[in-house]
Amino acid sequence: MSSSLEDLIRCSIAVDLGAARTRVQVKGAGLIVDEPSVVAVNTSTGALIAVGEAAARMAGRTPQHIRVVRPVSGGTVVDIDMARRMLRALVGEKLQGLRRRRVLLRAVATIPHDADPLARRATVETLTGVGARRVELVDTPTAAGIGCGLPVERPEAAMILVCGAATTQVAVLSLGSIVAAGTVGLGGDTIHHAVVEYVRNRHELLLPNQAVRPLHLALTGGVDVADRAEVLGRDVVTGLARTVCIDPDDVRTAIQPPLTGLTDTIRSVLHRCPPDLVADLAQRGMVLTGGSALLPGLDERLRDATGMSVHLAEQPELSAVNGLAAMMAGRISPFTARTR
Ligand SMILES: Nc1ncnc2c1ncn2[C@@H]1O[C@H](COP(=O)(O)OP(=O)(O)OP(=O)(O)O)[C@@H](O)[C@H]1O
Repeated sequence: MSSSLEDLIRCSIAVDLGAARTRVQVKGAGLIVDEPSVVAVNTSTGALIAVGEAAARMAGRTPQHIRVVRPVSGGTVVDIDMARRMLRALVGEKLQGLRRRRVLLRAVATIPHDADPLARRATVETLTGVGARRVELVDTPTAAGIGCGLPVERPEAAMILVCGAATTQVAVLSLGSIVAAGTVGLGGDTIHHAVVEYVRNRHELLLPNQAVRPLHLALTGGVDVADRAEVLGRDVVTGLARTVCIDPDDVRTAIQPPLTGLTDTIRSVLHRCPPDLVADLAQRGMVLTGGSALLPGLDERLRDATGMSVHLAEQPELSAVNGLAAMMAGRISPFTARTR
């Protein structure tokens, strides 16, 4: 499936269905949804109990009859029915307003650059299930590149990293298309699991979900952070609550393996680029987008590992949906965007 810029301008709703968060922009109304991609359902009746923030707060704290579901994984819909129910609950009323104005609902959505036909179809079916008559798909790196103001339509190289929840997409764009790209299993969730695993193996302690992120932020947030952080968890053996002190260096060691995978992927993407584009990139460096781009120290580590300049996009978590909105609004010059 391919979409032209004209097709994109006809869209009235832009959807970035992410593993961590769902973001929706409506033409003329701006960002109307920015909520966790989470649904809580009653397993006995099948009824929807909560979506978004409310459902995310229930995760890890539910009784047996409530199941908390994440219908999107790695940027692709893995549970179409739940994704539809979630989107309907999040945007249903707002879309009814458009329908009342007899706006023919055309939607544009992001899709990972390496999504297979089934994954694309799942996104299309999710959106048609909530009332879209036609769905255009744009690969996430292109959308994020446009969203953070990169001149992706020009014959110049732009390197973009989309740092999501479980994966990071690395892409070099030129003339509106992806020249070379790769994906690595690194994101906020990977870092989360690395920290949990480390504390479990080293201190025999299971950390509650809510403790991981503050611990990681506190210990890697600043170059000068030398203090140890105290965390409360459940002892793996006794099952009782216990507190331990964690060293910042230990957290850095725990998150090193996934970060090494990222630099390897950047190198392999550069390897597949023509030398002219690599020369452009040596001057311009790369831009980090996606929520995990906010991981403290990520830009610095990438600078050290690649020797390239690294820029953090403004509001990196919104780059992709903002890029879709820019396309809908016709705010980019015509180019042959690689859309699927
Ligand atoms: N301030 C922050 N510091 C560190 N990590 C952050 C911050 N804000 C968000 N994150 C991480 O960013 C990730 C979510 O990013 P984003 O919203 O771009 O993902 P997504 O688009 O839903 O995921 P995907 O692209 O994998 O489908 C989460 O793992 C979250 O922990």
